[in-house]
Amino acid sequence: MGARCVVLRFLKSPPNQNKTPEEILHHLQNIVDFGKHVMKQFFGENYVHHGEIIQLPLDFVRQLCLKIQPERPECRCDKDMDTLSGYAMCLPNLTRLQTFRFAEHRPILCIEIKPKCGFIPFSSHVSQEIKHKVCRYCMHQHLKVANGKWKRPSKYCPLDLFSGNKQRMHFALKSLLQEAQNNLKIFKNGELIYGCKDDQDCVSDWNELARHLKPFFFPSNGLVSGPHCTRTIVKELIHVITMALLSSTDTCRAGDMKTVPISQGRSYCEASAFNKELVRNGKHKLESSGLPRGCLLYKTLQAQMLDMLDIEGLYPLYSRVEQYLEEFPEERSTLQIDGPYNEAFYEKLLDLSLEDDGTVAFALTKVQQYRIAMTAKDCSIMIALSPCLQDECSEQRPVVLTSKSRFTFSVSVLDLDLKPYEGIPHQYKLDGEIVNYYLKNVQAKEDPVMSNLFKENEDCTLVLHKV
Ligand SMILES: O=P(O)(O)O[C@@H]1[C@@H](OP(=O)(O)O)[C@H](OP(=O)(O)O)[C@H](O)[C@H](OP(=O)(O)O)[C@H]1OP(=O)(O)O
Ligand SMILES: Nc1ncnc2c1ncn2[C@@H]1O[C@H](COP(=O)(O)OP(=O)(O)OP(=O)(O)O)[C@@H](O)[C@H]1O
Repeated sequence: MGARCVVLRFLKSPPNQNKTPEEILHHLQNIVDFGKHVMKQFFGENYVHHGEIIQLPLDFVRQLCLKIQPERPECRCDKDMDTLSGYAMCLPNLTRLQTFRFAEHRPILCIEIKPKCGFIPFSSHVSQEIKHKVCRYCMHQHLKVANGKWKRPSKYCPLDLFSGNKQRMHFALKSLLQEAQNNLKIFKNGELIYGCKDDQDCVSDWNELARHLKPFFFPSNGLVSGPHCTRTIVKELIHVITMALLSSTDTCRAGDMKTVPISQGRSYCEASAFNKELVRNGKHKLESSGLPRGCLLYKTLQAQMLDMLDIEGLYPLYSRVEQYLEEFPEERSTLQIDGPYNEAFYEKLLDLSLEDDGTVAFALTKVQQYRIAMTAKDCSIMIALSPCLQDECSEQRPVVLTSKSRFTFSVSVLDLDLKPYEGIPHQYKLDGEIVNYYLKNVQAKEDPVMSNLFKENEDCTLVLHKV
């Protein structure tokens, strides 16, 4: 027996932007509808939890707010939690297993991954060649370290994780475990045991992690502690995450919708440390085994690929919509820019044609598809794992085996709020900044290194001649 274990989600907004309770309710309704009518179709019924709106006593909300305020990271306090409307979203706690209806008193391990964009743009609108070679995440890393968002760059490359190739996936997950940044969190029984609490403050002590994980992977002990033990446990963890990520635990309506063949564009990133290692070893072709169609990574990638034009091709279309709205502001609601996110909204997203007939309708479809893609590029995947005995596993639950234990698991996706229409100019600007920074500070510096190497060789040859 256990109580229902839920998560409450409140709206936040910049201070003094007082919204009426009706506006809050409308906003929350939009979020729920978007999950229900749109994201479920793209990601699958079982992976998406749209939640429901509830009304809470204002006194309770105020007390809750006071209680959590000291826990909120400082960098997130630019927005205030809404305590005036009493409305909130009620979601299942995804750090618990979704296959169990009620919280059970059994240990649960939960891994949250924010995988980011898993493909390299294939659009002909891309103006800088580097964007066809190096993925946005890898380029962005350099800017983030320069800006002080993170202390060290990560070796994680989303293209390795999304490759479906186990070796590349292992490398990607190991890299996430080395530098979690905001891409990886691990919870034990709902409590954060690994990853960043707030920006910069990252715990990445593998021995400590292994200590937490040992009872899960080696329940009857038998494994002495020490570096070997730590390595073995981390390996087992990476194995279960890979298996869960590749599992297909759902089907969905848009499942067979081919946004773009994955073969379009390059399947690896030149900046990936895995790729560089291969090149160093004389191998030039990275294997990408491809993802199984039913797995959440595949669905995520397909939704991300609704960004078919790249921000460079999209921005002029956004401007076309903007121009139209300036002339006919009252059309904003008919165009469903801010919802309602209903069946009609979903249907329009299915038109993948790339032939620009110069209409506002074409531009709008591309803009809305781009917003879905942006959302899918920023969502998180939650994997909940719970040890089970052999006889328990006969039920209809997915199971993953490790050398000394077995787990039932569930996979879900979260943070599926549609990215705002107004965010597009920022995307455009940021894209330029990321690419320019990379070209100026990384590529330009790498090239001299290469040419210096070359020069050294020449010098060497010269010296030999002299002798
Ligand atoms: O643009 P990106 O790729 O830096 O993504 C932003 C995220 O940064 P990241 O690169 O993951 O560290 C960023 O993550 P953090 O808040 O920095 O952890 C947000 O998720 C942001 O979304 P929003 O604007 O708050 O809705 C994200 O912005 P959107 O671009 O998705 O709107
Ligand atoms: N249903 C859930 N179950 C368990 N944990 C959750 C759930 N929803 C969110 N979380 C946790 O809370 C974190 C923040 O969630 P989310 O990004 O959806 O919040 P947000 O309102 O968008 O806040 P922010 O603006 O800070 O991103 C997630 O990364 C996850 O760790």
